[in-house]
Amino acid sequence: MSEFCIESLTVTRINVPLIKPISMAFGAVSTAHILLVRIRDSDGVKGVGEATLLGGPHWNEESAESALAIIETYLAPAIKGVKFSGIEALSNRLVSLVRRNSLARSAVEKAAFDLIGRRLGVPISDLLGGRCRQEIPVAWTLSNGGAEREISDGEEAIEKRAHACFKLKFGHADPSDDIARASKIIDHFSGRARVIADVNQGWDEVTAARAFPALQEAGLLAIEQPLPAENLEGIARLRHGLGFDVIADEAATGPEATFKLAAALAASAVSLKPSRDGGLLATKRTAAIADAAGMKLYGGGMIETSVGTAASAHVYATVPKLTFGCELFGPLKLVEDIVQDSVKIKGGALKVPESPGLGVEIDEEKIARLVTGEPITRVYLAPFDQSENRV
Ligand SMILES: O=C(O)C[C@H]1C=CC(=O)O1
Ligand SMILES: [Mn+2]
Repeated sequence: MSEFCIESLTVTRINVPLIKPISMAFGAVSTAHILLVRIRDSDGVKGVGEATLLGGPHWNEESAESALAIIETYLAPAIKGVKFSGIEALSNRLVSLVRRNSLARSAVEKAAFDLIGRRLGVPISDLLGGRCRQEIPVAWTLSNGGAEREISDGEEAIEKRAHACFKLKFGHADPSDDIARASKIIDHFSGRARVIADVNQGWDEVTAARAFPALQEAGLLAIEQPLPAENLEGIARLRHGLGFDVIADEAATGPEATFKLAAALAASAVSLKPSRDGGLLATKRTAAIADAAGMKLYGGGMIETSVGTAASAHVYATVPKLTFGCELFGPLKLVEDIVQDSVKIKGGALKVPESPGLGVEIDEEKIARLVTGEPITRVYLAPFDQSENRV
């Protein structure tokens, strides 16, 4: 590649409402808080990357405000005007400048991948080793209160797009209600769609120990992050003899954390997530470590627009074994996408874009409409009563 440098980096904050709020253990998420990173090089080639945050620092320690500050204050000045020598070097430079803050780093790294893909005229998946698949099966999250409504949402999703896996969000209701709801939904879709439940760290070990036999009996496929991310020993104890998979999400913060999870036997599967891992290269390494440890893989999502969704799809397409498919349904949950043609999901699968870079083109008019200029930490957490004893 001829010599060039990144000449400009801008961050745009966008709030996009969800069509229906998604209740998670920490509250109801009704808005995607998006940071769009746009870079341009000295030859005028552009790249775009996305970090989407589900509100404030509830899902993990990052918020839209913190990620914005990290990008503008620490990442942008360090890469602007510096001779570009490759994405590994850039990604490594971001890690050396900023510990953790993975969403912020990942948005910049995704933009660099998009730009290099466009310079070379190849899709990002080619830069990550090439594809093992052109399409990825996509799950659909059901979480709007009560089995009946979720069953009808699930039926609609099957009819429209033939999903064969549903994800239920647990932890915002009483555990016995979550179990009863899951049992009804698993029964209803039996033979047509499997069910994964995501607790988002919402249970303690005793709650999980009580719930697991009933969930196994009900036929659950897998449970995601039932305990707080730090409690590796708890999961290792619970997994002994368990008849369904335990997927690590918030605990699998990249290759090193995944190595620890494997060594502690604290998961049988890992949800991949470039935003949580710090970028596509970190996700690729995370996948390799999990796979080498005999763990299954799931392509996680953060309800991103087609920009972040395409970035994840490219790296997931290059992972040899992706047992549980992915949950890259983000654009379908948002009232509006920010690209000209959204990523395509049909026949139960997402088609990995084929054009150079991310393979999606942002739509400036849509973006201009969505930039509200409003402060970010306001609207997204529905009241959530934590006073009850839930065991
Ligand atoms: O996996 C998560 O914790 C993130 C979240 C985004 C969509 C969804 O269903 O869950
Ligand atoms: Mn999760």
